[in-house]
Formats: sequence, structure tokens, C-alpha cells
Amino acid sequence: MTQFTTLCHSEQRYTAYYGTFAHTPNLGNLEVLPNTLLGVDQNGIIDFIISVEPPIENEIEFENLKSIVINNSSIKLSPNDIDIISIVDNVNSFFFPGFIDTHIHAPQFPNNGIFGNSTLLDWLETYTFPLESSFKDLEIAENIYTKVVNRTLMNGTTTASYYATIHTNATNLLADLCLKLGQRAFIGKVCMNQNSPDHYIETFDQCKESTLNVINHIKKMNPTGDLINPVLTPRFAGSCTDDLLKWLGELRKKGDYHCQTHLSENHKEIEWITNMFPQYKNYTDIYYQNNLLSSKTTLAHCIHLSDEEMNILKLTNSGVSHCPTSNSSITSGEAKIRWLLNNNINVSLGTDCSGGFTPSILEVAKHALLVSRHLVMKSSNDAEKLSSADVLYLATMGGAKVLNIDNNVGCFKRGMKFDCLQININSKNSNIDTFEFQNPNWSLNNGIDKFKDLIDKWLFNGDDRNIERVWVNGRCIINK
Ligand SMILES: Nc1nc2[nH]cnc2c(=O)[nH]1
Ligand SMILES: [Zn+2]
Repeated sequence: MTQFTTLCHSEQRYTAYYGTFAHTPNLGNLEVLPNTLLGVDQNGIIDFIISVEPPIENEIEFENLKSIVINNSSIKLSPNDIDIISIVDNVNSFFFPGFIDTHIHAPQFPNNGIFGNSTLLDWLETYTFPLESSFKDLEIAENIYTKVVNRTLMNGTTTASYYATIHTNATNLLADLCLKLGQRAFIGKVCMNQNSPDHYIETFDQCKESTLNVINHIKKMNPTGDLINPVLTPRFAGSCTDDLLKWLGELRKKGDYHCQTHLSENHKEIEWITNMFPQYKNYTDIYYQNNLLSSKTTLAHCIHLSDEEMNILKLTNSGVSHCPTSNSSITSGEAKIRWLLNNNINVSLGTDCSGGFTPSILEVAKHALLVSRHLVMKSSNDAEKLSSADVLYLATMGGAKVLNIDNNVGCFKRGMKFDCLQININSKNSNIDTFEFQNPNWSLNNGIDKFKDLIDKWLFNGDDRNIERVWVNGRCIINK
């Protein structure tokens, strides 16, 4: 590994990173950029990405990098303005965009892995509601939420869309923790005023008050919204009355808020909910008629949608959070992701902890690939298969599109925020074994193909041990 000196001046103006960058700016397209210099300004925004040939090999060439930074930056720089140039080796290491988890229940974290043989409705009653109700105790909330944010960051989640609980103070605390620890987050105070246990339910009026309280708290603590944003969170139609859904829909329209909920996860759930709301055409129509669907809405699961329902998602530009780990664990079904993508619906990945057992989006990406192959085994339609480039797209750029933040994050592009992971395939205790003959030889033309093989090895055999540094908004928040 080539490691050069770090220059440190008192006032940081500019940071540049040199090495191999990989990203998936479009579905199915894994782009590898070797010998690349990427400059980040003091606001965490990528200012330039340029290829530097021949590769940097020694300290004199390293000094030359500074003049390249100066010449290519859009801001006026002198050599002293460049505070850090960080170089990683280009055989085992690469930079990859941060992962985006578009569906995670922070309070359910202690239950990861505990689901027995349950399915959705009995799982909610047996495992989930009792745990979530304990978050009225702020000490419990602080302990668990601190672990969740740290654990997801260690696994490379730079953006998370969280469901909290019905409790105002604990939800505000989750927002505070994300701001403090530096994770980009959407924070949802869960709304539920019917079909919930007596010890874990709120009235319509309580729900209105707590929802507005959390929104105000977040706007006050992070007024620019550059890191933390509120997200309206009716748990699912089954736990909200019609008047609550209507109020949330009106609030969404008025404030142009993000919104998240569950949709079409389990056959029994669908039957129960459509019988509960006979005045609507189908499950999706309940959200549609109540103005809850927009390009800032994330719908988790969407496994059993009809054509008519899928067309409502298309019409409203609503996004889908695919949660294959959860869908396999609590036996909900296999979402038809290729069908949704072919219909131009934005799709992303969610851990759905603790319906899903892993906090790692990398692991969920593997499961997404495998679930797509199970669909192929049933349909014999090979086109349903998701490739490794497809699932890495869903884990990054797909998530950015679903959350409507794709102008800011999801890939490496000038003008975007530097939300990034530094991956080392040969990190300490790495679970990945590579062999000399598999190393990319950049002086031969097979470098990029060999590197793509290494990225596949990372996808299937890698884990949090391969993540050495994590940046959000240009700020390094994990440095192992
Ligand atoms: N997977 C999942 N589905 C739900 N539907 C309603 N609540 C939940 C939840 O907490 N998890
Ligand atoms: Zn969920």
C-alpha cells in the first residue's frame, strides 16, 4: 500500500483524494475510475474528478498533484490551501459511494435475528410492539439508538431513513444522535392510532401534536436540512384511521415533506387492510386518495402489487424500498424488482431491521441478487435476474433517487456531496482472500475487468471489516 504524507494546515480549505473510484451512476453500469484525483471543497462538495496518468508512484509526483488540484479547482487556491491529499493504493483499495438504507426501524435493533417462525401480523404483536413501547423510557432509547447509528455507520450507511416510535422525546433524541454522529438521516415519528395494543397507541390529537413537535425540533436543530430531515410516517394503513391519513396527506402537501410507509407486504395484511378500507379500490389507493404519494414518498416492500397499483406508483413517482432480507425472514414473498424497474419505478434497498436481521446494506444487496434468482427459478425468465452492478446501484444511486436526494449523493459527480466509503479488500481480518493472479495490472488493459471481479468478491465475501473510512458531507466520521 502506498501511503504518502498528510499535509495539515490550521484552516482547512481543500481535501483531495487519489486512488481508484468505483460507482454505479446508472442501473447495471459499474464504472471503475483508476488513478483518479477527486477534490472536495470546504462545504463537502466534489469540485473536480480527473484522471492522472501515469499513476502516482513517489513523493515528487505527489507534490505535482498539488498543482493539478490548483489548476482544476473552481476556486482560487494556493499550495497552502490544500490541507490534505490522501492517497490509497490502487490494487486492494477503492472509494465507493456511501450506502443508502431507505427503510430501517431503529427501535427494533435489539430484535435483529429474533423472529422465529412468525409472519408479519403475529410478528408485530409478539416481537415488535412490546419492544417499541419501551421507548417511552429515554434511557432505553438513548442506549439503543446510539448503538444503531454507530452500527449502521460502521457498515457504511451514510444515509438512513428511520422509523422511530410514537414517542416524541425518543424520536427527537434519534435526530440529535444522527446530527452528533454525522449520519445523514430522515427521521420518522411513527403514527398509529388504531389496531395497536393499549400500551402502544396514541389518539389522533396526540399524533398531530407529536408529529408537529418532531418536525419543529428537526427544523430548529438543523435548519438547512443538509443532514437531518423529518419524514411523515404513518406506520401502515392498518394502524391509522382515515382521518389521520387525510391529515398527514394534507400536511405532506402543504410542507412538501418526505413520507414513508409500508405497502403490500403480506397476503393476510393485504386482505385485512382492504377489508378495513372498503371505500378504496385497493391498498395503494388508500395512500393515493389521501395525498400521501409523491416523488418524496418511500413505500416499503411492494411485493404483491397489481398492475393497477404499480401504475399509481408510476403516476405519482413514488419510490420503493426493497427489503429482501426481511421478506425472506418473515416469509412475506419475493418482490418483482425487474418488473418495477422496467416500469421506470425508482427502487432502493432497505434493511428493515428487525424484520430483516442485518444492519448492512451490502448484505441486503446480496440478498436482493439471490431473491431475483429465486424468481427466475419459478418463472424461467432470465431477464428477472439482478446483476451485481444492479444491486450496487440499488444500494447507492437507487436510494438517492427514491429519497429525492440524487442531486446531492449516490455517485461521484462534480457538485455532489462527498458521501463516501474507503474499502480495503485486504484489510485486517478481512474475510476476502485474493491471490496474486487476481490483482489488476493497470499497465495491461485488463485492469478494469480484473478490478470489477474484485468488486464482486467484495460484494459477496466482504463486510464491515473492509470499510476503513466513512465520509458524510465531506466530513470523515469513521476512521478505523
Ligand atoms: N416489516 C414491517 N412491516 C410492518 N408493517 C407495519 N409495521 C411494520 C414493521 O414494523 N415492519
Ligand atoms: Zn418495516
